[in-house]
Amino acid sequence: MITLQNIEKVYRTSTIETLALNNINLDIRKGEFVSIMGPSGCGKSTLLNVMGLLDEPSKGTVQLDGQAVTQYRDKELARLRNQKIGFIFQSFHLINDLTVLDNVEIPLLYRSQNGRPRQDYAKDALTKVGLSNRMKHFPKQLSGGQKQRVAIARAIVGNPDIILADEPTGNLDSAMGNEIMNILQQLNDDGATIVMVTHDEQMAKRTHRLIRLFDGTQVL
Ligand SMILES: Nc1ncnc2c1ncn2[C@@H]1O[C@H](COP(=O)(O)OP(=O)(O)OP(=O)(O)O)[C@@H](O)[C@H]1O
Repeated sequence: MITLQNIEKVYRTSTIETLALNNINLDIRKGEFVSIMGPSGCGKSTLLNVMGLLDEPSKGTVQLDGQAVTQYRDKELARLRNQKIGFIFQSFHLINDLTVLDNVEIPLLYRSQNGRPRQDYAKDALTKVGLSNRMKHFPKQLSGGQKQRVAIARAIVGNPDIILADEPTGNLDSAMGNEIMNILQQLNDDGATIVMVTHDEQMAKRTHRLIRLFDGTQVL
């Protein structure tokens, strides 16, 4: 589903050069639930951003469903991201001025829509995460766990091939974190491919495969 070959990512500023990813080779297969762990600064978010076509590698190739996307222009990458990838972030990234329902509809605004109204898809996604009774609420009226559930609904509303989650339980207490993991596990049981960055060994144990990074290099 996603194949990374010989990926290197270098960040250069005027004073320092950081090798954030060093010769990463990875294959994420359809239906897998994979976790990425490693110390702070080892390149986990960079790796997720390269997989999610948000960040361009300095070297190497990224293939999504067998298509080499490394040479694609920004517009084509944005279209692919919108159609194939759902993102979940540690700090939710919801828009405070929009209702829960409107937040979940956002990925669909960038697609041509035939037939079924956007709202119906958003309602279905919110039902899947157990929040159908909160559609008219605003993010500030929700708990952290509920906000993350809205973010998951937004990630799945467009039926993406793969979900990329960057520390989805990082801002939550363990009970809420477990609730979020249960939802991710259910999505995976229903067929979703998921790659998740986490600092939590217990969460990682609940996935199929663990990738460990150290200083930009894959060590497991
Ligand atoms: N935009 C950037 N410009 C310069 N350096 C960057 C940039 N983004 C990340 N880095 C550097 O690249 C390295 C990897 O960063 P990254 O955010 O991927 O690590 P991480 O493992 O996700 O860390 P954390 O667990 O603290 O979130 C770090 O040394 C970081 O300082």
